[in-house]
Amino acid sequence: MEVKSRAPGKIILAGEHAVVHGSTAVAAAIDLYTYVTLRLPLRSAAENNDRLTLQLKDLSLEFSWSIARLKEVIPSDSSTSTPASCSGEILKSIAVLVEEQNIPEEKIWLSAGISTFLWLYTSILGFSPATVIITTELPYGSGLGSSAAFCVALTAALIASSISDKTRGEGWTCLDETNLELLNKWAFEGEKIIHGKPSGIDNTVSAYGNMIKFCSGEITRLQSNMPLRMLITNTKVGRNTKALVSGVSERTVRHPDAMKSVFSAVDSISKELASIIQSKEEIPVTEKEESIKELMEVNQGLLQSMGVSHSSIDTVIRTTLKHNLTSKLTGAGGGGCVLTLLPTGTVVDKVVEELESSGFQCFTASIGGNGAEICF
Ligand SMILES: Nc1ncnc2c1ncn2[C@@H]1O[C@H](COP(=O)(O)OP(=O)(O)O)[C@@H](O)[C@H]1O
Ligand SMILES: C[C@@](O)(CCOP(=O)(O)O)CC(=O)O
Ligand SMILES: [Mg+2]
Repeated sequence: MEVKSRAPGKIILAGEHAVVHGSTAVAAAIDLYTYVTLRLPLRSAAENNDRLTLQLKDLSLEFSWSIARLKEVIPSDSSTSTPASCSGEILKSIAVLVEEQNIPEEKIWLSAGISTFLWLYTSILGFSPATVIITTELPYGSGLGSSAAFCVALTAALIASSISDKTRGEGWTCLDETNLELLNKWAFEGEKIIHGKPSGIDNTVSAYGNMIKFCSGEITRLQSNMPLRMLITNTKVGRNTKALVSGVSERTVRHPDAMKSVFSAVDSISKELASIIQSKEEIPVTEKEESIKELMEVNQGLLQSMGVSHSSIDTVIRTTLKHNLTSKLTGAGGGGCVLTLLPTGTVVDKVVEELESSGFQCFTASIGGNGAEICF
């Protein structure tokens, strides 16, 4: 039996980091996906191939565990129909299984992803032998939500494998609301392993798609009433969301009052941004774009004050400003990707040329597309 799934990456238009501390944020799905193929052998064949294999196709890596070894290390009662957090104890046991795979040193950042894979797989499907093939169009660890797309796409395939009504040949289809909610909860548990303390915005926008306003787990789907074009620039500076998120938390412990004001300002920015995007009033687009530009500028200043910007991000901001364009980091920062608002009529050639001559990589992505989908 074979099931395929895909889940999109995202951009955060406003509110990253502050959203972890209860502020509002606005995010949109982009048309870059992580794809999962799940192959479950027939029961008779399963007896001869008693292994769980994970292939990361675009990295040319394969990891494989015998089912007996998984049973030896992971408690059998960890499989459950309700999403649950991976305890520190189980995570330690899973880490042993990951270590045994001898991940190449330069790819050691994959460990958290592979631990997450083992937790989600064994929790949802138990100890069934299978081959799981994953490919992604998203850059890893760059602020475009590769971790969430990975958790969402993987969970979508695992849940889809137990759907009894498998209509084949229909192409990509959405999951029903109940399964979508279940999927989002599991993906959040996966994100916890990778991020430490995620807000849940990344897995939610990857699962549901479109554009959302998100605050303390509450989701509002946004209907954009204006064209919104963003240039995405990847600084290619590697960073790790978990470390950046915990850095902001540490700063908050040291300066609770000051940081409370920062988070409150971000909350206002995200709410105002959401209302501009949705506004049905007869305001000229140029005026809306000017407001968004200013809000992005203020948001970037606040991200700077949280300590999550980077000199490479500053370079992108300075370069785009020369072309009268405004930018802010997106995702966890510390390098990674930067968003530049492209007001109606902007020609990007010159700015892209200048950014790419500094070694950055630029692309535009379609904003607000579908969320998780499955295919039989
Ligand atoms: N396709 C994938 N396969 C395995 N692990 C993945 C995959 N995509 C993401 N990950 C995990 O997520 C981590 C990156 O997540 P993170 O630091 O949150 O950055 P982002 O979500 O912005 O890409 C990687 O280091 C890896 O552990
Ligand atoms: C920094 C944060 O707001 C977004 C992280 O996004 P990413 O993993 O950098 O794509 C963290 C979160 O909301 O969980
Ligand atoms: Mg992430």
